[in-house]
Amino acid sequence: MDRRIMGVETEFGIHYSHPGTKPLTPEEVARYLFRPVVEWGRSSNVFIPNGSRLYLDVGSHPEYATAECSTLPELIATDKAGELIMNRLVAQAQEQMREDGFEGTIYLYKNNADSQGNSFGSHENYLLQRSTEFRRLSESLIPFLITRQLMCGSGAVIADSTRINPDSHPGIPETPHFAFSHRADYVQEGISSSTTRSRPIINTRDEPHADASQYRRLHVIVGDSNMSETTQMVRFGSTDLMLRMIEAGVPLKDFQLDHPVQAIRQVSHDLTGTATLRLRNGRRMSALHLQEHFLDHARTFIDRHGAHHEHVPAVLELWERALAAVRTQDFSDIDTEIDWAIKHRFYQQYAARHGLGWDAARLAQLDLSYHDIDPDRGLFNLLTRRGAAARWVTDADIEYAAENAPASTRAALRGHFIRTARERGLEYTVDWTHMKLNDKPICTVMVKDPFAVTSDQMEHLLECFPRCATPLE
Ligand SMILES: Nc1ncnc2c1ncn2[C@@H]1O[C@H](COP(=O)(O)OP(=O)(O)OP(=O)(O)O)[C@@H](O)[C@H]1O
Ligand SMILES: [Mg+2]
Repeated sequence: MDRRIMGVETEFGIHYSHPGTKPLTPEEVARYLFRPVVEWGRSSNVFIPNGSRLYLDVGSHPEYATAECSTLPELIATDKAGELIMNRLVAQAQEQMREDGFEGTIYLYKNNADSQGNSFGSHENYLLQRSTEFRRLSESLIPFLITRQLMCGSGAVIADSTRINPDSHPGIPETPHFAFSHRADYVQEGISSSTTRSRPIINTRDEPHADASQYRRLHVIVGDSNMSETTQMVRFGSTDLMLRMIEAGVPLKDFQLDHPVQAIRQVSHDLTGTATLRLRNGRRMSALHLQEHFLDHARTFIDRHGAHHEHVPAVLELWERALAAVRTQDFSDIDTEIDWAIKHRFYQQYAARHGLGWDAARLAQLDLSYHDIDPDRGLFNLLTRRGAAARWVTDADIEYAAENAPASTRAALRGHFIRTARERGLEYTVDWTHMKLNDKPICTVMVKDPFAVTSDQMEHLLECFPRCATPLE
């Protein structure tokens, strides 16, 4: 597969700060947030004109699932567009709340856990050929997913590691420290069909959102929510490269780990990358060693088969630089590009200036603020403005992606359908594979090929319908 369909789902943490003013529960705040969505789409689960999905599940974590993308710039711009869309919703909700006498402030965090210890996710979706044996693929991929935090962890201040049981997870320092990953401590299994109850690394639920005889959708639910565009580039780019190698039959199965859950925590809490992990074949290897192996394989593979897209050299280069930084313990070469290193640099400078240790409440606060998606208030956004965090797409790309679906996938059809139906005042229903006008259910258009960018059936359906007098607002 030369191009791969990819999508990322982000669940946002929500907080309402209301010192001295009337309180609201998180559910009530989420309802305010989604009020314009419900007014627009008559549901809190809608597909929007950029082909993506906005969703408020039971509970209070608003979710944005990007449209299907097939290039890294599309995916990263469409994911970042989710932050823009959420920020617009926050602005509208704040206005409405003020009118209703609620004077507090809404915070939305693109992170992975709240102060009560609930974890929420950043789920990646990758299209696979059904012919690739899924079990073999997952087993080969898991050691990579466990150790890729070295280049794509979002970093975490661990003020109190005593809640992580040292007996079942040896090697985790008891003193306050900085870790690679926020999500790692919440992972409970290697592979499973559950996303929440047992929180695996790969979710096996078989919902391809495509022709099931040809395709499968891989659902990776172990990732940290990244703020940095360059970190996202290396995260999605390197995972896609691993998948290509596994699909091509490169033997990577020998690296299976004895205890995946123990290993992911051990890796997260060891910034040197050198603590050794026990493999199923009895050998021991460090996270750094494993990643260096994977990178070597990827380089050889690309030398032999050629780069399948123009950004492969950038992916390999940042992957290599991140591993070199961990190996030398000199993070200065990646500290504007990799989330954990951007954080680490800033927190260390801050801590030195104020004489703080990793257990300081102020550092925990900064660690939350890093993920605050507000463009003016959020720490990551502030660091970006100062040039301390690198960009990989532009503001214009992100604004464009907030309104327009990726042009290279069937999301373009969905976007066009939604826009046209609304302009013509026609009631419609869509999901990842279907589009229908509610008055004409028998003519439901099904697009099982996620790469399809034209559909005569859809054009025909839209043409058949006369315009209504009033467009849907
Ligand atoms: N065939 C496909 N291959 C890979 N990714 C896909 C495919 N079809 C859709 N996607 C992507 O998968 C994601 C699906 O998001 P959605 O939140 O609906 O996930 P889900 O896991 O099916 O459902 P839920 O979150 O309700 O459990 C989107 O980001 C979308 O772009
Ligand atoms: Mg989802």
